[in-house]
Amino acid sequence: MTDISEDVLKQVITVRKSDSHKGNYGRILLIGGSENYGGAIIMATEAALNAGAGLIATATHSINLTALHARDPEAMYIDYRDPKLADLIKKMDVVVCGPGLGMSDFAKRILLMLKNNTNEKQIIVLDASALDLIGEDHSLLPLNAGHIIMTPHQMEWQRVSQIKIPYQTDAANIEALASLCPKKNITLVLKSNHTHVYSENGEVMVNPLGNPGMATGGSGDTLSGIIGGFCAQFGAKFETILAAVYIHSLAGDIIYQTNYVVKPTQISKLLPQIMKKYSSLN
Ligand SMILES: NC(=O)C1=CN([C@@H]2O[C@H](COP(=O)(O)OP(=O)(O)OC[C@H]3O[C@@H](n4cnc5c(N)ncnc54)[C@H](OP(=O)(O)O)[C@@H]3O)[C@@H](O)[C@H]2O)[C@@H](O)CC1
Ligand SMILES: Nc1ncnc2c1ncn2[C@@H]1O[C@H](COP(=O)(O)OP(=O)(O)O)[C@@H](O)[C@H]1O
Ligand SMILES: [Mg+2]
Repeated sequence: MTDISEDVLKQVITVRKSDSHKGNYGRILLIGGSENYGGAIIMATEAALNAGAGLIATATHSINLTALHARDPEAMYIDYRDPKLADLIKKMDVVVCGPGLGMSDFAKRILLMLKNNTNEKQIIVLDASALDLIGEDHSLLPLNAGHIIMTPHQMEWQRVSQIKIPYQTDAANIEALASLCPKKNITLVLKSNHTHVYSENGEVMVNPLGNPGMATGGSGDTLSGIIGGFCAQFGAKFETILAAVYIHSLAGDIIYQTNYVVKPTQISKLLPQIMKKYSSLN
């Protein structure tokens, strides 16, 4: 078990090439935000945008459209009830599914649609309600994806793995991960005050940063968007995921120096500045 170090940011975040275009930085779709949880998918979208994803689409309940575009007009929108969502999923490099999705039968159908339209080139980030639905039915895991990243907090991981919170040791978590995903194309980001990240090969890295100011609804939704945005640009290497976890808490710590509470949207706002700094250090 080793701490994630600052070096991973220098390694992962590179200077952009002059002759690049938005297609070079990945197409990402974020799915979630039922009637009462629109904020979750908007925060995830804003995080993916500020983390640098090239093209962003958000599939959510239509009630969230005005709020989404008022905050982030850069994101395209599709009603998550639109049957064309299946085709859109197929075109994406990265799909983040779950923030604010809820636990309805409709949400279950969305996960099934995701599973049925995912291919081996794609990276799927599963968070929040998506994980709770998978906890109820493991067959909803999109195992044909190129890479799956699960980002549960401890209770969500308990629901998925059946390992109760006090018994979530590294050894137990690695065993549960292998049995969930025998192809081993999976990374587990187990969130807590010191998030542990588990690679497909059983490597464990611990996030040394973060603070209790981040204990605010939406911090995890923001992390899922950052992970998605980083994977869209830099690929789903283990280091990319570590860099996303690290920068989320680094931003949180910078804000916490002068603020009692860290609003998740402030984390997103700070990302481009931090990324600029580290891009010139590699
Ligand atoms: N603005 C919005 O739209 C927002 C929408 N959101 C959306 O809401 C949906 C439900 O997600 P959720 O995370 O709020 O609820 P749930 O999964 O029941 O977890 C809470 C339970 O777990 C327990 N717990 C134990 N350890 C824990 C730990 N380390 N970290 C956290 N919890 C821990 C905790 O224990 P207790 O509080 O009793 O100590 C409690 O019993 C989901 O779709 C999400 O995206 C939110 O993102 C907020 C902003
Ligand atoms: N006390 C804390 N110290 C460090 N990080 C924290 C603390 N509390 C919460 N966080 C971070 O905030 C995020 C919370 O995720 P989650 O519970 O999924 O939030 P939400 O679903 O409300 O968006 C995680 O990344 C976690 O590591
Ligand atoms: Mg969450």
